[in-house]
Amino acid sequence: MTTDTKAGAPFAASPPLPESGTGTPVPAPPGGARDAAIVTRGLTKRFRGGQVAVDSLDLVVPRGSVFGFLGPNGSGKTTTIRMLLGLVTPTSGTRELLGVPLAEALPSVGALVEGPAFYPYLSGRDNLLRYDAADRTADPRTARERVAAALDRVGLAAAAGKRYRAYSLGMRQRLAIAAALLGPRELLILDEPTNGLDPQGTREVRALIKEIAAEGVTVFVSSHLLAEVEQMCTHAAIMRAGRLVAQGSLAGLRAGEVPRVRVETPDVARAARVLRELGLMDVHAGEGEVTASLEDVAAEHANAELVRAGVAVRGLAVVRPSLEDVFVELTGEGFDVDG
Ligand SMILES: Nc1ncnc2c1ncn2[C@@H]1O[C@H](COP(=O)(O)OP(=O)(O)OP(=O)(O)O)[C@@H](O)[C@H]1O
Repeated sequence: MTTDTKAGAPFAASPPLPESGTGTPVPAPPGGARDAAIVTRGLTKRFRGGQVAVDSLDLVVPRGSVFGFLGPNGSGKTTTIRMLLGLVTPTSGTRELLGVPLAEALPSVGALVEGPAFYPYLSGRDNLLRYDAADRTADPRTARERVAAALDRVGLAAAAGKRYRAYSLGMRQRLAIAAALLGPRELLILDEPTNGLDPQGTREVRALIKEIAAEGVTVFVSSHLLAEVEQMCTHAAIMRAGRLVAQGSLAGLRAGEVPRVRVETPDVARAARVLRELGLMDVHAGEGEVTASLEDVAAEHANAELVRAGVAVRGLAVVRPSLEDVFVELTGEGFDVDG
C-alpha cells in the first residue's frame, strides 16, 4: 500500500462502488458472530495464474474490536481486504460486513487500501473536498461540514488550510484516514496504515486508530508487524501463505502459551538444577541467567526454592508469551519481519 503524492495524476479514486450484493446473508456461526463486524466463510481467491492468494478464510471480527490482520508480506492480507470491500471478486466463499449484504454495508465502511493520491498544491481541506465530491452518495450541500468534521477527527483542523506538500508523513496519512471517515462509519478497514511512515508518523497513526476505536468504530487493520498489533489491537488473526493460522483476542491467543520465568543469577548451573527438580520444563542456562517454562509452578514458589537452595537470585521475572511465541508455536517458524 502506498499513500503518496502523484503530481499531475488524475484525482484519487472515488470510494469503492457497492457490488450488487453477496446473496444470502451468512448465518451466524456459533461464538458471537451475530455481534460481528466482519464474517467470512471459506473466502478464497485464486488468481488467473493459478496462485491461491487467500485460501478458505473463516474470519470473525467482533464489533468494537481493534482487529489486527497480521501476516508476513504476500500472505494474502491485501487480497482479503480487497475482497471485503468488493474491489476483487472472490473465487468462492462469502463475506458479510456489519451483518448485512455488502452493498448495504459499504456506506458505513471507511477504507484505506491504496492510499488516495492527494494534490500536493492543494490544502488538506481542498483535497478532502475534491475527494468528497467524487462520492456520488454524498450530499454536496453538506460537504464542508463533513470535511471539517473529518479533519477535526484526525487532529488536522488547525492545519486544514496548509498545502498537502507541507504536511509531514504522519499528517498525510492522517488526511488519508480522514478521507475514509468522511461519512458516519461503523467499520474502518485500513491496509498497512503505518507502512512507510517515520517513527513519529507511526505513533500519530497508532494513536489515532486507538482514538477512533474508543469512539465505538470497529477497526480492522492489516500489519506485517507483530509488535504493532500487540500495541494497538484487542484481537488478531494471523495469516500465513493465504491461510488463517489463528484468530481471537490477544489474551486468548496467548493463553495457550505457558509463561516463562527468567532468573538472573551468577549460579546458573545450580539454578537450572533447582528449576528442573521443581518440574519446570524447557530450562535454558545462559550467561548470568536461566529461563524456564513455568508450567503449573508459581513464580514465587520457584523463587523461594531457589533461595532455599542457596542460589543468589539477582532478579526474577515472569515473561508473558508474545504473539511471536504464538506464531512460532503454531507454525514452527519465525515471523520473518522486523518489529
Ligand atoms: N493481481 C494479482 N495477480 C496474481 N497474483 C497476485 C495478485 N495480487 C496478489 N497476488 C499474489 O497473491 C499473494 C498474496 O498477496 P497480497 O498482496 O494479498 O499479500 P499481502 O499479505 O497483502 O502482502 P503485502 O503486504 O506484500 O501486500 C502474493 O503471492 C501475491 O503475489
